[in-house]
Amino acid sequence: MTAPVTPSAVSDMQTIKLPQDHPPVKAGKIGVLLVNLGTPDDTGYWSMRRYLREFLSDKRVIEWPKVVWYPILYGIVLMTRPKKSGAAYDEIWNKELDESPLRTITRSQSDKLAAVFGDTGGRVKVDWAMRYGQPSIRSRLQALKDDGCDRILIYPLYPQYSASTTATVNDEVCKALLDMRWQPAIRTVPPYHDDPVYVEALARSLTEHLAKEGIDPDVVLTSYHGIPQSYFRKGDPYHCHCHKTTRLMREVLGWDKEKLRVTFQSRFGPEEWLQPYTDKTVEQLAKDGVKTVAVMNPGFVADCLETLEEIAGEAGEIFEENGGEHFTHVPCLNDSELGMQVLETVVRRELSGWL
Ligand SMILES: C=CC1=C(C)c2cc3[nH]c(cc4nc(cc5[nH]c(cc1n2)c(C)c5CCC(=O)O)C(CCC(=O)O)=C4C)c(C)c3C=C
Ligand SMILES: [Fe+2]
Ligand SMILES: [Fe+2]
Repeated sequence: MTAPVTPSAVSDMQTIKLPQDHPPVKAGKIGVLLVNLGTPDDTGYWSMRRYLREFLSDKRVIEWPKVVWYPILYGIVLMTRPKKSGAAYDEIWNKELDESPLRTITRSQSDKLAAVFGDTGGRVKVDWAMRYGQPSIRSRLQALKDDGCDRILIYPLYPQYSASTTATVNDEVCKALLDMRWQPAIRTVPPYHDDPVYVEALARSLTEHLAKEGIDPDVVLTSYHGIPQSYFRKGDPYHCHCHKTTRLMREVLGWDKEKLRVTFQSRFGPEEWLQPYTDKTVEQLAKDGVKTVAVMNPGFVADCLETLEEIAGEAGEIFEENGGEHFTHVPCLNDSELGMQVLETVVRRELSGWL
């Protein structure tokens, strides 16, 4: 009787003696690919333009018909936005490593997660990619496959699902698979906006931050990246996912709807986006006499342009210019202990049956 083939027996395939004319065979490992939104290579005009062109040509991001959108994209947006965005990135750029914070943090999350799986004897490989810019999903997927990963878990780093974020990552993975002879088995991480480990990490990071700053804010805004209202009306569940995260946070904190509110930031283009808008809310709160406000960004797994420049920078200025006194931005979970606990819990659950 032959022994059953176990995954570890399969990973020994590399050491099995193959006939001389047999191509090399590498298999038996499990890959985990963390994917965040994207990053320009530097803040100069051409890098910014390349990045924005790739990003804003994605039909999951801008759903307008190409005949309408492309003349605007090439005739206006790519003429003006690279300079403006480059200046904004300059404010937050990681000068030491010469890269964006999103890139620095995502790489660190990947390195720390790899260390957690260090006891698998190299069976679990963790890597990271960007949906737009470098390193690309295609290149890291191929690298994992070349390393012997025949099962790969794709982790779009978005707790709340949106077609404009989660789905476009999955699309890109599927496009890369089209060109592979020996495709790995693929799993994708589902939205985890209501996962207790995530909600509790958010609540703890908020209370720890407030204690450290020594403030008890009148109002805390959970500010999520917006999407156009038309996407929501077509059935994108993002709005409900955001509201559920904040509702669950309120339950953990024992706070009411007045104290912990939902707002949406980062509008782009002429359409109506999900409301209430973060900047308008911050302005109104200050005008209404609210003196202390905290803003956190539960939808962002890592700090980036949208949290550091738009919220910590601009929203804080708006609050203070309109009479507010204390504004604080709560950092994203990033590669903190709490943040890593969330990533590890989600990955271990989604690897069940494989590991
Ligand atoms: C119609 C346009 C956009 C949609 C829809 C959209 C959805 C969306 N985006 C994120 C997360 C991030 N977006 C970031 C930057 C960014 N987003 C848009 C437009 C849309 N986003 C633009 C034009 C930009 C670039 C801003 C600029 O360069 O001026 C980032 C930051 C990346 C970084 O490196 O810092 C993130 C993260 C989510 C979660 C989301 C929908 C749910
Ligand atoms: Fe965005
Ligand atoms: Fe909803």
